[in-house]
Amino acid sequence: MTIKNITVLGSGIMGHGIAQVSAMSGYHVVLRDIEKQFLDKAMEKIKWSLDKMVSKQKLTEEQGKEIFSRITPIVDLGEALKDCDLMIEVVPEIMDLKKKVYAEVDKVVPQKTVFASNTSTLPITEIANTTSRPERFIGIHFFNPPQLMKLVEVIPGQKTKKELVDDTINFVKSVSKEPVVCKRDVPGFIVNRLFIPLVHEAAYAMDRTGATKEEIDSAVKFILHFPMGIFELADFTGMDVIHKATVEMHSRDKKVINPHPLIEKLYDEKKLGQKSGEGFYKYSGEQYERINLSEEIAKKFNPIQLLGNILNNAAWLITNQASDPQEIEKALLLGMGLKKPLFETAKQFGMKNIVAELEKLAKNNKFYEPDPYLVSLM
Ligand SMILES: CC(=O)CC(=O)SCCNC(=O)CCNC(=O)[C@H](O)C(C)(C)COP(=O)(O)OP(=O)(O)OC[C@H]1O[C@@H](n2cnc3c(N)ncnc32)[C@H](O)[C@@H]1OP(=O)(O)O
Ligand SMILES: NC(=O)C1=CN([C@@H]2O[C@H](COP(=O)(O)OP(=O)(O)OC[C@H]3O[C@@H](n4cnc5c(N)ncnc54)[C@H](OP(=O)(O)O)[C@@H]3O)[C@@H](O)[C@H]2O)C=CC1
Repeated sequence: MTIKNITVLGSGIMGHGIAQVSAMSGYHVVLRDIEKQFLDKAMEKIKWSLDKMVSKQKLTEEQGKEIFSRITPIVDLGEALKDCDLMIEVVPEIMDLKKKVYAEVDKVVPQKTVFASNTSTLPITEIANTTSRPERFIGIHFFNPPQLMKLVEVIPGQKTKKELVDDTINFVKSVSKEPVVCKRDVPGFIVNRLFIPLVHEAAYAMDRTGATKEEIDSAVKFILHFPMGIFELADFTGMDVIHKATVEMHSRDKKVINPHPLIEKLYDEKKLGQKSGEGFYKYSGEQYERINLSEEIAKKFNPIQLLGNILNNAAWLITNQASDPQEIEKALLLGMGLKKPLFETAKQFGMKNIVAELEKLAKNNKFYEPDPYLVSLM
């Protein structure tokens, strides 16, 4: 695959960032959305991000302008795809919508175009099979914010050609990211299999312990060494993405936790997080905003059960996705920016203590039963 021209379909949280990252590596990018107002907003966000990089001397002003000029916003689908080598689809996480978009694309897309989806959790094979080219279809999963996160998961579908997997790895490297190839197309791939359930686990932990969201978030940040609290990260991701991804994953695999009612409520009330001004927390604007968390209040919540749940899901991945532990570690460090390897944190807590906590939870709910792989590490 020779890539010069990339079309990004969808200009929201992820689409604008993927367009920017591609343009920063010299590709010509068309950014497509269904209305001009969304494209205007996306181009504003790209400008904000490039200005930030200029102010930090990661780019010169001239480079910033040049990158911006390589991105062309277009609403008309045929026009947007006219000379496209690689199409990256970044529309909302709704299977029917994605299929509808691919059906429209198939009517106007050139024969040479390769299809890639940035889906968080949906099966690549199922989407690919609805298109004209399942053998030239692949998952390319960036992390939020794509401008800063180093990881990209590469997910081949059942019919994806081997050469396309190699070409995709090269493409990911060409945009200065680190690829991890998911061996099986399981719900949530690698990182989301750990991250999405954790948001619900944290909400269930509030119910069980009476801890506040600030206490849990501070513990996640200062004791488990995540760069953001877990509720803060859910707000940053968007409650629509969290909710839809969980429902999709849970419907395909009952080992994924039941969605927590609070997350369903926030979603129903359109409290989607940072992008709508309120989620778990309130925000003053749409631009990047952080929550004040403190080492002091972190001491009020012991995150051992949360840690146990991430490890239990990691163990599931090792068995069912055929991931090896180093790959999972790499995915967490580069995809979620962990400041310290999770398995090192686990050693400090002690695997025996962690398994004992899961067994305690499992007395009331079999869902928490420790995975045999985890037990074997004791
Ligand atoms: C749902 C899915 O399918 C998959 C997913 O995406 S799962 C979620 C994956 N992502 C994560 O887990 C994100 C976790 N968070 C992080 O890694 C880090 O908090 C972060 C990289 C976002 C920020 O880094 P940080 O060390 O915490 O520092 P912070 O001070 O907040 O930000 C660093 C700077 O980057 C800037 N920045 C933020 N977003 C930016 C962007 N898009 N472009 C350019 N600069 C940006 C900030 O404004 C800040 O600048 P100042 O220093 O001038 O204030
Ligand atoms: N948010 C995150 O942290 C991450 C999300 N993802 C995945 O990326 C995808 C997009 O998520 P995200 O960026 O958060 O979502 P957003 O809602 O922020 O963006 C989606 C954009 O696509 C637009 N859109 C809807 N239909 C079409 C269409 N037919 N053609 C082109 N654009 C369309 C939407 O417009 P409108 O607003 O009108 O609907 C919106 O602007 C999802 O699959 C998600 O799971 C992956 C990694 C991280």
